[in-house]
Amino acid sequence: MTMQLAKLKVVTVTLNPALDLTGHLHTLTKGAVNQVQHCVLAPAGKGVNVAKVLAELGAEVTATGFLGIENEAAFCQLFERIKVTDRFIRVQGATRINVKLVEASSQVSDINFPGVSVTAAAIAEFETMLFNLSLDHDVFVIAGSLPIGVTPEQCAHWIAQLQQAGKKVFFDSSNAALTAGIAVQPWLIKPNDEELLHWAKGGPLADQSLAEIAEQLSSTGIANVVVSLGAEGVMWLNKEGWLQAQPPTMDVVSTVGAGDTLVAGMCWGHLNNWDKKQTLSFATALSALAVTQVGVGVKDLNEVITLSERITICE
Ligand SMILES: Nc1ncnc2c1ncn2[C@@H]1O[C@H](COP(=O)(O)OP(=O)(O)O)[C@@H](O)[C@H]1O
Ligand SMILES: O=P(O)(O)OC[C@H]1O[C@](O)(COP(=O)(O)O)[C@@H](O)[C@@H]1O
Repeated sequence: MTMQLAKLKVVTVTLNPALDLTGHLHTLTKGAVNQVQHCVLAPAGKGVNVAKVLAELGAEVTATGFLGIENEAAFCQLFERIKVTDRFIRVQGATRINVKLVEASSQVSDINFPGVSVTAAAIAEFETMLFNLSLDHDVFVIAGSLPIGVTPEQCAHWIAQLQQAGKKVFFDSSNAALTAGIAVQPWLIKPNDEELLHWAKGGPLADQSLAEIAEQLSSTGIANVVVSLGAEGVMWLNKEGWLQAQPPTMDVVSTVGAGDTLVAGMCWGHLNNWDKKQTLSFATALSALAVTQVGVGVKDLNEVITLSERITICE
């Protein structure tokens, strides 16, 4: 597998970043006092995680969104260390801390908090930033939930505007933001199985299989429907048809960030103009390795390439 050396530019948008506080404990007991054995606090959130992985792969990444001024230091240090251009709009307050409790069985409980409040003035500042970035970037990854003050319709409007300007938008969100985003047909969506079934619930596709729901979305104009299935791998539908990937059994440390790593891998394949099989095997391997660590990041590219050769791909 050849790696392209040219600088490949991408913008990641994290409207609601988070510091992830990951605690390891033997067993989590609801309603009881639980002792955490060891913990890590690290800057994260979906778009930030994608930015980190892409930057470590070699992309030229600009990150934007909203960041609370009270606890921005860890984010600033990360962006400086991984050479990501920081174009976050600063807002009053502290960026949320999301708690991830990992049990000895590898089961993870995610406690995701709402996030900062964003004012109309900050939103206007962000829109100007997004427009300026669109002047010299073609690929945008918009990922994660929305902070208080940003509506699903606003987020969908940004996707639509970028796409009308000829940009490729990778979109990974959930709940109302996912529903609004799907309606404007991003170039790529990456729900997990649960998010996709939740989206379909209550509507005309409620009784359909994942494949049927994805086929319906594809027929509405979403060029790439990528459904992640945890340990079962990935299914990807585009104009070339279906492709499925199955990773080998991994030693799971934490599954947090696996989805973001998959998005980053799909984006890296696109930036490098790889064919479908190469992109999917690389992205699947990258995300499978992500579960063997806490947080995201590419520890050893050779390991990713070796594992990508062990990914089972079928049509
Ligand atoms: N236990 C696992 N073993 C191997 N690969 C995994 C495992 N969990 C996740 N992955 C990889 O990470 C991808 C994203 O994980 P998934 O849990 O589906 O996403 P999300 O984090 O968005 O819920 C999967 O499609 C798969 O390639
Ligand atoms: O923006 P959301 O949907 O609240 O999710 C934020 C959380 O998702 C993560 O980005 C991890 O996402 P994935 O496990 O789906 O890759 C965490 O870092 C963060 O705490």
